[in-house]
Amino acid sequence: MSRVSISEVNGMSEEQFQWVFKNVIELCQDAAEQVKKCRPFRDIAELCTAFHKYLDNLCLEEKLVILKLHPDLAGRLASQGELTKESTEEQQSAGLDKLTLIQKRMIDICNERYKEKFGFPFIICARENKVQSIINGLQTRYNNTKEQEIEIGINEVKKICKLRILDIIKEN
Ligand SMILES: NC(=O)N[C@H]1NC(=O)NC1=O
Repeated sequence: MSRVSISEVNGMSEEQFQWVFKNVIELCQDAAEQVKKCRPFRDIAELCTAFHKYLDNLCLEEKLVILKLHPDLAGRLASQGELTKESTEEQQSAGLDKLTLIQKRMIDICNERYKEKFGFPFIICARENKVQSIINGLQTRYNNTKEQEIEIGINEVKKICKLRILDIIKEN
């Protein structure tokens, strides 16, 4: 899809807007449904802020739902080629499609241990990381409290969301 300008975003029909932004938060179409009502946007920053505010305004239970919508990094869906297009590209950009057997095993074990403790998957903005920083994150963040990890996880979702929006919109 070629990139669109912010004025084109403002002029989209509701259906177009929902279709274009349906996955800027992984598998959460409700975000686009709510954010479309905040138009017009002056620039990309305002549009990003609207999606970020959507996340901030969710209650704790709803934040947990958002976190749980994310696929594991280098997990089963990735091996089966069943990730969303966005997630596939992000995981590739971090090098998660080229893991050594030892790295894969390490990530699998850490992902399972993390999910067992917190009840949702470990989330990190893959495009801002490489394999080693992801493994480090999996190990250090495991020591956090659930409250800390919900906050960090939602912040990572915001970073992922912003980069996905930048892929859609052209700067003037
Ligand atoms: N688990 C997890 O972090 N998943 C995500 N991270 C990212 O950059 N894209 C995703 O799908």
